[in-house]
Amino acid sequence: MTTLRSVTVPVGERSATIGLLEYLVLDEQLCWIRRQEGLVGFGEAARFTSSGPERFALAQQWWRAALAGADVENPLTQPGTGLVAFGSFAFSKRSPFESRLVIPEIVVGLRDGEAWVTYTTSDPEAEVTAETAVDTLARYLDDLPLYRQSDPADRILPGMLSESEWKNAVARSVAHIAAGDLSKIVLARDIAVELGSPLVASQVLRELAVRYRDCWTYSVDGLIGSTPEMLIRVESGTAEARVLAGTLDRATAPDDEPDYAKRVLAGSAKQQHEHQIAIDSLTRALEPFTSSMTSHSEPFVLELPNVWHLASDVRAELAADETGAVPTPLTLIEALHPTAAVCGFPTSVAGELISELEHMDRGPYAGPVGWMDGAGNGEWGIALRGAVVETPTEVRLYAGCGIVAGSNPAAELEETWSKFRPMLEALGLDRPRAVPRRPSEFASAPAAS
Ligand SMILES: C=C(O[C@H]1C=CC=C(C(=O)O)[C@@H]1O)C(=O)O
Repeated sequence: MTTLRSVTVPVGERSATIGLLEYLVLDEQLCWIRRQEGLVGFGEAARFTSSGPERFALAQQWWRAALAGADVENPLTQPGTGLVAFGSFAFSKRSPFESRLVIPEIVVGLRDGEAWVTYTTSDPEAEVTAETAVDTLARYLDDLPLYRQSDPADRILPGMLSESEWKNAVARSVAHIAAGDLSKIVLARDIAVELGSPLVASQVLRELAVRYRDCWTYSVDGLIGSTPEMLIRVESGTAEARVLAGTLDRATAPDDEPDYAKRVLAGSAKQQHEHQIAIDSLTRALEPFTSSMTSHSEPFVLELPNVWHLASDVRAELAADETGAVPTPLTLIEALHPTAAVCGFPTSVAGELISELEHMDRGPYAGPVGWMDGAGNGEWGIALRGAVVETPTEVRLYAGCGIVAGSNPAAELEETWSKFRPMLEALGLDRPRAVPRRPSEFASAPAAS
């Protein structure tokens, strides 16, 4: 690959209220934002794509080569400074979706109020100076952010399965579980949104970042969303994960019972069982890479604007090899993906059943999405509560539910609507009262990416 040259420049303090939001102005932007801090990327200095079972290993090789040949000037030590790649990986090794890493031309970073800009180029003639970094950023910010109003023609269409077909798939999953074939499967479905005027992705991202402050708002090549689930975060040799499984819709909660989530969610044996399978799968896969690991003995209730989840935070010290190196974020995501929060248990049985029952390609949905730097730091979430922008006026949304013994198809269907809600609201839409169900409309829905 061509040699990359980059320079990182500190640019002072930024208010915590607005943070990176003022940099979300373009549709093809890369972003990773939580509590208004994180990273925003513009343009492209280099790109890797791949599909199939080797996608993580090939990405690792490419990233190593990019770093080895790079000329990096970085006076800072914070994670996210120096050379940075954003990425998104297909859920399935059989997916035609191209997993990708993108090294942006410009990254704006913000952490603990301190901001920086990194400029990266593959052009051997380009000047790589603090001035070029600041001027290039200014050019990207030339246009005012667009604003889109809901259009009367905006509408929600069914996805690959109708609601009743999807409920049948849930019932068949429950039957497989009762027969002892597996203990959990995460079954997902899609819906399509057709817009009367072109989407303004930056507006959707700004709305998600403001409303879902405690989630990680992401954007990589048309994959946009705000995920509450951290697959793995690596910083200075320490790894952290946030495992979620077990959901309760807040829209149907009574106003007068403050402990409702605790009673109904944390007090449910079924939800605890579903959660336990997810946390066990994560810790089992992470353990070989660690020298010590801690997690809460009991899950806590995570409150989001749309739902409550049962959540467990895991923290581990990564074990160094004989050269003193700890595993890279890409090594870890390859080992951890897919966890039982998005696939099931046993993984291979659940994976087969997912391809048989869902009738769609998940593409990047439920795959790892995030970023990493040259120092071995990175944050990779699971691409949930999101959508794929298929054309400027067509967006496909995905949501899934953990199915265990005793799961009820109608309740699981309702749960998918609660998980579509963040993206639907950010798009200015509401759940339809009556979803069109004519077969001709299914046929006209665009295929999943
Ligand atoms: C698969 C999804 O959520 C997972 C993460 C949290 C809770 C889940 C659940 O309770 O079923 C799912 O395992 C999704 O949002 O599409």
